[in-house]
Parts: sequence; C-alpha cells; structure tokens
Amino acid sequence: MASDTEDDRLKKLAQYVIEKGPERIYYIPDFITKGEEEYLKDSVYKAPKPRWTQLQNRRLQNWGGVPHVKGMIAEALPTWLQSTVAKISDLGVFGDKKANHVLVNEYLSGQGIMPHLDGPLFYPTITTVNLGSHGVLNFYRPMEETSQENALTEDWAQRLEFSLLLEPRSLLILQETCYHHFLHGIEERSSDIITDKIFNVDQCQGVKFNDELSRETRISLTIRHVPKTTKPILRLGR
Ligand SMILES: O=C(O)CCC(=O)C(=O)O
Ligand SMILES: [Fe+2]
Repeated sequence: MASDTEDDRLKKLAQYVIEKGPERIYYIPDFITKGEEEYLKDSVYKAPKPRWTQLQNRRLQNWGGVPHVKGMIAEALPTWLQSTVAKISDLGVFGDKKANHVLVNEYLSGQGIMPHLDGPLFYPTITTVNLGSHGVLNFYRPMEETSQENALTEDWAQRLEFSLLLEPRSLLILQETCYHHFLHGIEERSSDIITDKIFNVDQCQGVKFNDELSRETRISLTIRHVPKTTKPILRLGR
C-alpha cells in the first residue's frame, strides 16, 4: 500500500525472493487475476496498428515515451495500463519513484529476444508482467568472465548461468547483479524443458523436472522507471 513505510514494503517483498539466484530476484506468482490478464491482453490487441513495431523475432509496443540519453519526452500511460503500473510502483521497487514506461513484447511460439542488458536509461529495476503463455528467461555471464575462446565463438550455452520460469499472471522483479551484471534473453524455441537450471521451480505451480512445456503466444509487459524526462520544446512563431 502507498502508506507503507519502505521497511514494510521490503518485508512484504521478502517472501518472494528467489534465494537460489544472485541478488536480486523477486518472483510473485498470480500477481494479477485471470480477469486482469484477459483485460490487459485485449487492450494490447485493441491498440491502433501503428503502435506496433515489428522486429525480426518479435513485435512490440512502446508506451510512456521513447527513452533517450537527453531525456524522455514523457507521455501519459494509457488508462488500461494505469492500475497494473500503480500496483507495481506501490511495491516500492523504484525507490520513491513510480514507473513511467511500459514496453509490450509479443512473442509467438518459437520467438525470443537476444541476450542483453537493459542499460543506463532506466532506474535499475526491471519488472515484468507475463500474459498468455509461460516464458523461460535465461541469464548469461558477461563476456569478460568467459575464456577468450568462448568469447570469440559467442557460445551462449556456455555462458548460461541460470534460468527462471515465468508463468502467466506472474510478476518478475530484477535488481542489482541481475540488472547490472548478467545479460538476460529468451531462446527461440517452441517448447521448454524444466531442468535444474531453472531456479524458481519450487515457486511454480504443477511443474516438475523434465516436463516439457510447449509455448503459446506470450505477451510481456516490461514496466520500468525512466528517471530523465523532458518537456517537449514548443517552437513558437515558426
Ligand atoms: O519479454 C521479456 O520477458 C523480456 C523483455 C526484455 O528483456 C526487454 O524488453 O528488455
Ligand atoms: Fe531486457
């Protein structure tokens, strides 16, 4: 709740820490209801077509403005995102700030995202709401920790440190080492096998080792805070 002190908020979150992983991972199953999930999915697909950007292996919608080194020209988030975003901000995971940016990613079965870091334009907390299908997020060691030989071949499998299973309606929160150090990505596969590399299996419903989960269309909402914002410059009289 918004009136909680920072201490209260951290205590509430503490029950969701994934202790097995590096600092700092919180995984909250069923963060939203099935009704909220349907509403968010419907709203994503109701957005005007030009809102979509088609990439090679996924498509996305950007809400809140375009993050930029010189500052993001902030735009109000659409109404349909506001209560979910407020619920996440109220967890206190952006310090005393609120999330002001949402990236919607749609992955068809077989699609994914290359390993990457989210970089310096965001407050170093990533929160992700999962809709529609499970996903498996992989975490990779950065280049300098791998041998020269591996670095040259860019062998992602060699650099895999651990993974997380993201169930529909769950919320994932990444901070600290998981924000700054390990790269994250999603493999382009149409199914995932539950192995001991998945560190949050105990927190997931009805899955056991060696299960194979087939992927359907997954939508993720990556909800973050962009600290640097600017107002649009009005050029009057031109
Ligand atoms: O879809 C996801 O869970 C990951 C998205 C992501 O890493 C990003 O948008 O930066
Ligand atoms: Fe990312």
